[in-house]
Amino acid sequence: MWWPFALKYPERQPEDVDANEYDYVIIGGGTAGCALASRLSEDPSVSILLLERGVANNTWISRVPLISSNILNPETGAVNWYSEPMKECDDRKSLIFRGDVLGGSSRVNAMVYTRGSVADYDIWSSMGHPEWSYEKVLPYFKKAEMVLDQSKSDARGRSGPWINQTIEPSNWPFRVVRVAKECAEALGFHHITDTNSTDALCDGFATLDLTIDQNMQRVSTLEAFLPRETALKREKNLSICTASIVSRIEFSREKANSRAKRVHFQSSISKSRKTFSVNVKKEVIVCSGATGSPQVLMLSGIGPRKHLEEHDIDVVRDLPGVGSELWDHVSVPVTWEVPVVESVTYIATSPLKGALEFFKYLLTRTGVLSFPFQVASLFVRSSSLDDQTSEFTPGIPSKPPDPGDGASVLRNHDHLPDIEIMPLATSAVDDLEEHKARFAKIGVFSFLATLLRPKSRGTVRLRSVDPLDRPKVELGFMADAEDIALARKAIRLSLRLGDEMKAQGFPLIRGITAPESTANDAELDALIKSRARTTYHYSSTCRMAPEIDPLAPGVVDDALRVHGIPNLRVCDASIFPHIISTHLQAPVVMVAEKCADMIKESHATKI
Ligand SMILES: Cc1cc2nc3c(=O)[nH]c(=O)nc-3n(C[C@H](O)[C@H](O)[C@H](O)COP(=O)(O)OP(=O)(O)OC[C@H]3O[C@@H](n4cnc5c(N)ncnc54)[C@H](O)[C@@H]3O)c2cc1C
Repeated sequence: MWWPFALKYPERQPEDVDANEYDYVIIGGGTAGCALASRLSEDPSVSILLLERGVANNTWISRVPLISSNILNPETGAVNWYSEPMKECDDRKSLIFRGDVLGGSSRVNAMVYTRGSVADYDIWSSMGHPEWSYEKVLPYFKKAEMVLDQSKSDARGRSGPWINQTIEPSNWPFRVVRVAKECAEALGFHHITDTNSTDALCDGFATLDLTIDQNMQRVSTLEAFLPRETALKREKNLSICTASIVSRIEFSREKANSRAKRVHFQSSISKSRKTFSVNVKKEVIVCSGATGSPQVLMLSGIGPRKHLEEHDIDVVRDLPGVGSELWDHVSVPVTWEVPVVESVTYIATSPLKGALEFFKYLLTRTGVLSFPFQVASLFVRSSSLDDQTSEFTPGIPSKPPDPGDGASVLRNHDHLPDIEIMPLATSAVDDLEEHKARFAKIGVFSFLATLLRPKSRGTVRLRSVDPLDRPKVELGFMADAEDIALARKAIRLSLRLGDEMKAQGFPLIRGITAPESTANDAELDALIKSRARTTYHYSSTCRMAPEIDPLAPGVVDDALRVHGIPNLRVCDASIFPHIISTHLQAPVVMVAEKCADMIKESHATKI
């Protein structure tokens, strides 16, 4: 049905489910939560409650790629709040973004579908998680996805619910990205046609897979795993309760362990602070994302003792790892002014052009609205770049090791990109006021120079005991000097690309954040400190690791169970033991698929 006449999604309200009992209660109906709820509810004999802070809002317009990726528009379900001042970055605050809507961040993200490489998961395995090696996780990637291009490798899935496709360079909406590709090739980079094949090169300019269907509509995990028809069909055993924010999980004490027995929640939209609760028969699974899951755990008495006591929360389990290892891909926008027509500004500033693009999309499913902000990216190992000039000279073969060949951590690290340069026909600065004041009316193009394996870490901590209060996020960016050195290399590479674009005649009119390519280290460091920002790839705040771990204390075991609480699991980006060297939504869904199988297995559920 066409917007605005969308058929109603079967959402329940808190009062509809109050005092009920469920086998499984899932907290957070985001990227992971929707996939998990879908898989668990395949068995009609189990009862599931999915509690989501946001609403469904699944209108036609919410699936138009460019419109749904506009996170500055709150109608999309995107929410934001400021991080704590970034000590190493001029005490600035970066904007934290998340999708608080059914489908979570997969409803508002840039739709890039990348799994990460063989080495990413072999690192997880070599960190003591053999069940999470590439070989072991590959079946779950395949199970979830449906790649539209049948010519892609056997490592790709063809019959899963989550559709993705690549868009050929000739169809990319902005010429500037095609020019960037040609310039990367001129600098010696190969073109990667499938970043998700097992043998994808580590260094190269990639045409990205995007979670877009045949009709050029966004496919979030809501549409993929819990479309309206499925939700209606399973209404008897799956209750999807939206606008419901979980305030805490209640536990009973059993011998040395605690057990989750009840979940308390309240409406996230009503002024009333009335609380509701449901009883848990089997398990609670927290899927509230890397900023939300530690918040839910800490509100429930699981986290660093001292921090919980500061907030007068009774300690159920002292787990110092909760919220303690926030890992994100820090990035620096290298931005130029370009002619308006070369940038997304051209539809934002002209109502006529905007209307024409809208009708073009409506009638032919082509034009700028059919794409998200990103369609391609350059992935690079910094070891392939000259220390002073960032000139590209491939050293170690770019082909990754075969899966499961027992490669050491060192070798795995050698086969991972640690820099990504995202070409974006927009400003990419995260200061909204500056964006409105300086960039809303001019054409802008950016290389978002991103560190894929930064050393610096941050934290997520409670602001208060009110679940509606956004948690305090310390990003910790650039605390480690190695990150600054890596950022310099990434910026210098972006500037080399810029020089090549100018040499090929592309009008990069003037640098906005981009300095001259002759800039010295001190000038680059000033740029890094004044511009470093989040890439929204929050992870690792409830790491899969032993409670006492040489790297940092863990929160969940290899079956994603919270240490000491056998019927409480965490399943989302927060469990990553090590951040993946690419975008995170595909790995998150892999985690949800694997978690569903582990839960089914441990309760011997019929599939
Ligand atoms: C703007 C943006 C662009 C991005 N672009 C890309 C991209 O192009 N490709 C890519 O791979 N990755 C991208 N990412 C990252 C990726 O989308 C996320 O890493 C991934 O979706 C996170 O999934 P999750 O399940 O861990 O959390 P989420 O999808 O964020 O889900 C968490 C859910 O929990 C709910 N919740 C939180 N607290 C509570 C509570 N107390 N009670 C009830 N519900 C609660 C939230 O409302 C939300 O729905 C992007 C992220 C953002 C924000």
